[in-house]
Amino acid sequence: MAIEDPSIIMVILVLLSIFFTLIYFTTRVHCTCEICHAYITSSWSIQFDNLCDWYTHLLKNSPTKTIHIHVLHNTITSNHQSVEYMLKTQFENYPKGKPFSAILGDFLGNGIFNVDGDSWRFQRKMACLELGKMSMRSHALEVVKHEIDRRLIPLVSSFSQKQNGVLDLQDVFRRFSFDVICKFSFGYDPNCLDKSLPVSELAMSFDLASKLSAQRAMTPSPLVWKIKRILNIGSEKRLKESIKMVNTFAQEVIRQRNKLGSCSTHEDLLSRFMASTKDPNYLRDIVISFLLAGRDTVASALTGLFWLLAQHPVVITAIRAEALMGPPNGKLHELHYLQAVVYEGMRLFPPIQFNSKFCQKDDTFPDGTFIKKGTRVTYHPYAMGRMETIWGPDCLSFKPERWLKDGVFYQETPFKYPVFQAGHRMCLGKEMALVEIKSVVLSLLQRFDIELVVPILTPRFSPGLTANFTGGLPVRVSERRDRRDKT
Ligand code: HEM
Repeated sequence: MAIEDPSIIMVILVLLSIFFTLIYFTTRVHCTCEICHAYITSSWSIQFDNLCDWYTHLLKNSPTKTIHIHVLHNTITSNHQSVEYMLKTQFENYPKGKPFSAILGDFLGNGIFNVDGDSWRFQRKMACLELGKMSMRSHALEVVKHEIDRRLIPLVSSFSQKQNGVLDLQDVFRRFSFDVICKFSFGYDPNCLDKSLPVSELAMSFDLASKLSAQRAMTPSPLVWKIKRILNIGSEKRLKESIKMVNTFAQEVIRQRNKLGSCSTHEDLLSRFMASTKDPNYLRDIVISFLLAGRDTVASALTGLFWLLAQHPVVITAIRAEALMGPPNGKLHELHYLQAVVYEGMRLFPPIQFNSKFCQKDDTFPDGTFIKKGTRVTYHPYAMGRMETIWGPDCLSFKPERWLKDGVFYQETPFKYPVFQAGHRMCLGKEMALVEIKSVVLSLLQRFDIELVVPILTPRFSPGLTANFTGGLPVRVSERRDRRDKT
């Protein structure tokens, strides 16, 4: 039901704003400590470009590498022992919790990303089983290869031929990863990376639904968005509409597949899950969770990495040299330097900069921090990638060599590098993501020289579930001379 009369809406809004102002001032702004004051007044922004940079500064200076922001009821840690404690040792005490699932519930339903307990365990088991299959891996590889050869390379090439052609690489990577994850999850091709750079209604609705869901977390109290949802006004009205669009699309794909029945020879995730259930809601939820998990993360990793590569031509030369001397195409896992570059890129620019859980019972972290029941507890991969205590005095430098021992890739414990999370709920798409990222990096660097249009000294991030460069990553591309000579 929607309230249409503008005067009634106005009265309700005025009453609500008085109510929430009272709640805000009585429950939150009572802390006058230096950190809370800086947070409330945003005075941190005088010295730091991004909130995550300020948190990094605070965490670096904390003897325990854990801090508590009183006004947010949020304990934030960059202590790897505490990260291991919450993600593995005491996993059951730190679920995603009701506040998180309420925020994303309308969009993600009961998909794997948004549930705890038995429902999560069941979906995880099923997804692990399917994703572990050889046929699924080769299907993923095929989808990625097709998207690179048929769309990414032709698109970038067409820009290299334009005089002063400026390409926003972040936008290109978002289109690329949306096509890939849709084909992989649904078997549907939105063709976002076509040379005409089309506007996809599905991609737009999906983006809007993720953005508006994330914005719920920023309201002073969950009551604000919950009441707006009941009244069906403002951002909640738009959220409802965008979710409806995504749902209509998902339901149509599921309906079509059901019609095909057992004759279907599709390799995508949806078809795999349909073998075990026909429940359209369950199928919709799990597939939407995968879309969210696998879309922006990959694009974000690529954007951060290409920004770093633009400042480190020596690393580009080394990637090209390894590919030239290394095994023939298709054996990505044997390119150890490339793997090190990708890990190093995400150390400095993790796509998910922080991730929160909610404490169930009073507890104490290994670093001595007391965690009260109901506290939001956040581990912070962005800050962790910048900790001298973990990576040494050169922690701010982009040095892929730190991941190599005698030329062979060596992986740090995931609790020091929780970019894909760690412990029992570690990312299920890690291998697929690595294949995607490495394939794109190699294909682009082998064919093109890429330079930033304007030097970005320190990236600024836009608010959202994943890290996004504000203003994108505008570049100029040119086809490499030695490649042109060969063709
Ligand atoms: C660079 C790319 C990626 C990064 C950095 C990344 C990172 C993460 C992180 C931090 C989580 C934990 C989120 C949470 O519990 O709140 C996660 C979970 C997950 N990821 Fe990824 N991810 C990436 C790509 C992918 C891709 C391509 C897929 C799908 C093919 C995927 C599927 C999933 C799923 C299904 C989960 C939920 C696991 C669970 O709750 O048990 N991810 N990922």
